Amino acid sequence: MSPKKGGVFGNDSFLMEVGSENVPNTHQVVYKRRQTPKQQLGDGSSCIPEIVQQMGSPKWKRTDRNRNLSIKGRSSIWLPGALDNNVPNAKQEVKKKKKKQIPHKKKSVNLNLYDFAKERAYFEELDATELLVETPSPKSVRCLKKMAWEKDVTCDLINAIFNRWRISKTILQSSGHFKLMETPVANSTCGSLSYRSNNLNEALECAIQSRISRNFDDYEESEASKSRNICSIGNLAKDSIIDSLDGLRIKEESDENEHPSLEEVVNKGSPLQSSSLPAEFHSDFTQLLMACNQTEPLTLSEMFSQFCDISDVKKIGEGAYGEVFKANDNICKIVPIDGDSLVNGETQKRSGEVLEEVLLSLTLNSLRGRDGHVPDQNACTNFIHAKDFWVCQGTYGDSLISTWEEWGSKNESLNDNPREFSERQCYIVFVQAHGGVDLESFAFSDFNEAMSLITQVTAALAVAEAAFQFEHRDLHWGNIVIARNETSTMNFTLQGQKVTAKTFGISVSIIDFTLSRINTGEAILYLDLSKDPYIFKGQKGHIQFETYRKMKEEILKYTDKECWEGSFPKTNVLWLQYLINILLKEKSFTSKDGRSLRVLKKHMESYNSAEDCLSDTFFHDILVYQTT
Ligand SMILES: Nc1ncnc2c1ncn2[C@@H]1O[C@H](COP(=O)(O)OP(=O)(O)OP(=O)(O)O)[C@@H](O)[C@H]1O
Repeated sequence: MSPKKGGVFGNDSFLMEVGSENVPNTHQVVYKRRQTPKQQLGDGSSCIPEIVQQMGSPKWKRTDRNRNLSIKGRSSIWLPGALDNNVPNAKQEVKKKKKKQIPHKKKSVNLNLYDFAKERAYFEELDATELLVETPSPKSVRCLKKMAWEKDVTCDLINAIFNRWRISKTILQSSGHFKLMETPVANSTCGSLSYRSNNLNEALECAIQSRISRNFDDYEESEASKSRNICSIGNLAKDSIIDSLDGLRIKEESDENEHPSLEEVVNKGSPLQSSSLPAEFHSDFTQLLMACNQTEPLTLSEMFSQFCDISDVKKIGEGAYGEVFKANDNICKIVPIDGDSLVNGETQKRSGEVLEEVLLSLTLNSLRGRDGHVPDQNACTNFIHAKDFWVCQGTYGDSLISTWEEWGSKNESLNDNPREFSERQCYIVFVQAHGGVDLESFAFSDFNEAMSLITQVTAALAVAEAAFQFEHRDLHWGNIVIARNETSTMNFTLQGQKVTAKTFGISVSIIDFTLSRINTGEAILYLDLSKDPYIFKGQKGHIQFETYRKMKEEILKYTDKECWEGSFPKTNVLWLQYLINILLKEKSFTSKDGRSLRVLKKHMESYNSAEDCLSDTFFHDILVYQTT
């Protein structure tokens, strides 16, 4: 498909996803999560809970958990026809608001927040964990799905997911913010299809064709179809659907006289029965299943059996959304989805937004290269390697509950006991590389390691900015993980320039892209934080919450309203300044080293992107620019 040009703003052809604003939401909006007595928000009246270090029994505590996201659903923009290497610079398109920039005022901030103790023991415990040498064979036939994302399907898969996603967005847009029917999990039609082919496109094509015919067979006369929603599709939308269907290589059925082709249906004019479209185009859940290359959800223990015996799975961390387990050398973050009950005081994520997180992670994966081939223009390995995704359903099971409780008894979990989940509960499981321990728990051996951390994070953000106008937007110290290794350097490529960075034996990975914004060339995926006023109301003077507020101020310099879809790479700089602040506050350095961090932070005030930051003298001795 030839790339079409398009700006990001003020262009009618952009299609906005129906956000939570437009979709009737039966969930109660919750602005506060359950808090421990010591943990309160907003008025500064209480501080983050202290971490108590006990030798041999490390205490682990997330101090960034008192942020609640009340919004559900990513708000994203599809860039019609785009998949252009020249990713448009959204910022150039934003009308600059003529507003005097307020000079940076030095505030006296009360940073006396935590009583922090370093956690070497955690690392030792991790190192001591026995790993299974071999992954056991799958125990269930349903586990026969993909075994090797990386090997043969990744590119096709991303394109296929994008195409389906795009069709859905087109339908939603053209139907006037009309939410098409979700396929309930229990009634999922996917179960009867089986994707055994190594060639995913082939499997998709087969699935789609059979579903087209089944849709016509099943729905035309059924009572169900009468009660289903009708939507009108405009010309643009029709073209887009047809384009996208071409992308999926859908062919007409041989019995086309009996059943019109999908193109004919789309062309027939409005109103179009949404039920005439294959299920994957109007069910986020089905799309998510297909993105995971599954025909139906697995149980959690079936999923874990891919990696090791369920009894060897250990909980290692938690967030407001996810329970994080270690299975063999993988990390599995289990996030409940699509249910009506509150989990950890939060409404559950929906399949649609999870699908976008999957797309975002896969897009970032592409910076790592494949099969030994490193991308020429922009490459780095500091975004956590997303190895796989699974849709699961059912209860946690005794073994997982027991490791959850064991972890909770040592670490004072802030989360609800997953024992409460019913058989119907669905989850997305993000399978990732084990990136080490989070910055909060990491004890630096010396200042070189701290310099390496800042360098690796800055370089990663710079590379992703250049490749995808990426902004992390939530890079608190729970979202940076660090591992020690034997290597002394790492390579990255920024706009074609190859660079080697000294690592001093640490490898840094960035995780958790819930709030992140990315321009994949196909779409801008972002979360509209204007729908979540609570995030900006965190404790005054708290470094993390101040950073959310600074991001908002930054965006309001350029637009009258909060325009979170725009590209504002300065937000990456704000998180780098946060990073230095948290290091200065929570880790110990000599006064000379502390001064060099403060100088870098000061310089950052004038930098507008992570890429700008990399030019700072701070990095001169740690980066080597390769000459060809
Ligand atoms: N790939 C990984 N490698 C090592 N540790 C990880 C990894 N992923 C998650 N963790 C651990 O689990 C914790 C929670 O993970 P994560 O931040 O992804 O969850 P979340 O529910 O999205 O959190 P949040 O409350 O920030 O939204 C992290 O702070 C980290 O300690």
